[in-house]
Amino acid sequence: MTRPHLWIRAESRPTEQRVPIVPADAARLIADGFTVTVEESPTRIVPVEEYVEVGCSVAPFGSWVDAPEGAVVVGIKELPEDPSDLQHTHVFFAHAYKGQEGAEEVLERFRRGGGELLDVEYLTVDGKRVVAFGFWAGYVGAALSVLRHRGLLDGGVGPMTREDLDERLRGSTPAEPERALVIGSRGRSGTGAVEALAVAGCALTRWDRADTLVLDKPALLDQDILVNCVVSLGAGEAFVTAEDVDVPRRLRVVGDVTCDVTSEANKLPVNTQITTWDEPVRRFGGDEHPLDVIAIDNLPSLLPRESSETFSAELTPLLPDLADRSGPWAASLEWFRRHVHDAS
Ligand SMILES: NC(=O)c1ccc[n+]([C@@H]2O[C@H](COP(=O)([O-])OP(=O)(O)OC[C@H]3O[C@@H](n4cnc5c(N)ncnc54)[C@H](O)[C@@H]3O)[C@@H](O)[C@H]2O)c1
Repeated sequence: MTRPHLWIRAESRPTEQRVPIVPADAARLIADGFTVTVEESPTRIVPVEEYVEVGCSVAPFGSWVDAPEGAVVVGIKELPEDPSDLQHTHVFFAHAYKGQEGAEEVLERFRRGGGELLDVEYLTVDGKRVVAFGFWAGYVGAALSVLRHRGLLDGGVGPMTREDLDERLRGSTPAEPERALVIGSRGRSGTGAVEALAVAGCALTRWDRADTLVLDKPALLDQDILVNCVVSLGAGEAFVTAEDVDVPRRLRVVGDVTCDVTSEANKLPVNTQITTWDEPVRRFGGDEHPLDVIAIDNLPSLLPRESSETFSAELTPLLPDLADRSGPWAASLEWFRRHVHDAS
């Protein structure tokens, strides 16, 4: 059976420590007949030596541009701006099909070079995404919300380990547990949020779609912490609006994992901007009755090891189908064809 040459490229963002395939999974792929090359990277959470130990070849940073024909270049976030023409097959999150900023230029680079994009976001089975970072987004989003509520998050944040995070959560549980509500609790990020809040010892309420058809706003405002994990189509009442800031309420911290901040689907219209690693919290209302919102849109990068392991565990079993572009690869390829060829 044909096994493509997989080329794990270094990420170009200096803050990105994640990797799409971890050494344990690279070992399985090699045993299954794949050739795996890994680029050197100054930021990756996993040292290159761990890849060498399992039989991967090492290549210099950014050398995917000269990877052999037929090699499949695998990454997570955006490609660097050079080269202008893309000749290889690339697997990563390109964010190129919804008219995002820079999307047309990315597609044009593939058109010019004759390359192929197999966007991870569009790897689906029966219409459902099969590789995603949601769990750890929810986990770290909920954890930061708890730390903020406990007065333990004043400055910026950066990549951390789950062990350290859990230690901070477990070591700060108050005598009377905070009330925490997760909306979208059945989803990937909702599941992660529920787990983090359990580690933190919070008194937990879970709502999913059926529970918000008629929104119980007083119950929502009577929580200490709200973590929003929905995939929203915009229908139904918003969860927290600007008007709610002035209403007497127990709610103090909102963790917006969904981060639909500039979209019409935003269920938390009280806030319309993302927050950042440097300034994770935006405060609404006065200091007497504050409402703190955390809306970081790259949460999984804050837990790079766990995010990489989960991503790799989901991606690796799909790779045998890559050679003939079957299964979820066919679905992703169809998106590419529609946007690159049919549109040109
Ligand atoms: N901030 C980040 O870094 C980050 C990272 C990954 C994902 N996300 C975002 O998080 C969101 C959730 O992603 P996911 O992978 O968990 O999605 P998912 O599809 O696994 O789960 C979404 C859940 O929301 C529920 N839901 C939808 N509308 C609802 C409503 N009105 N009320 C209550 N529940 C509702 C669904 O039933 C489902 O259980 C997405 O918008 C995604 O883009 C953000």
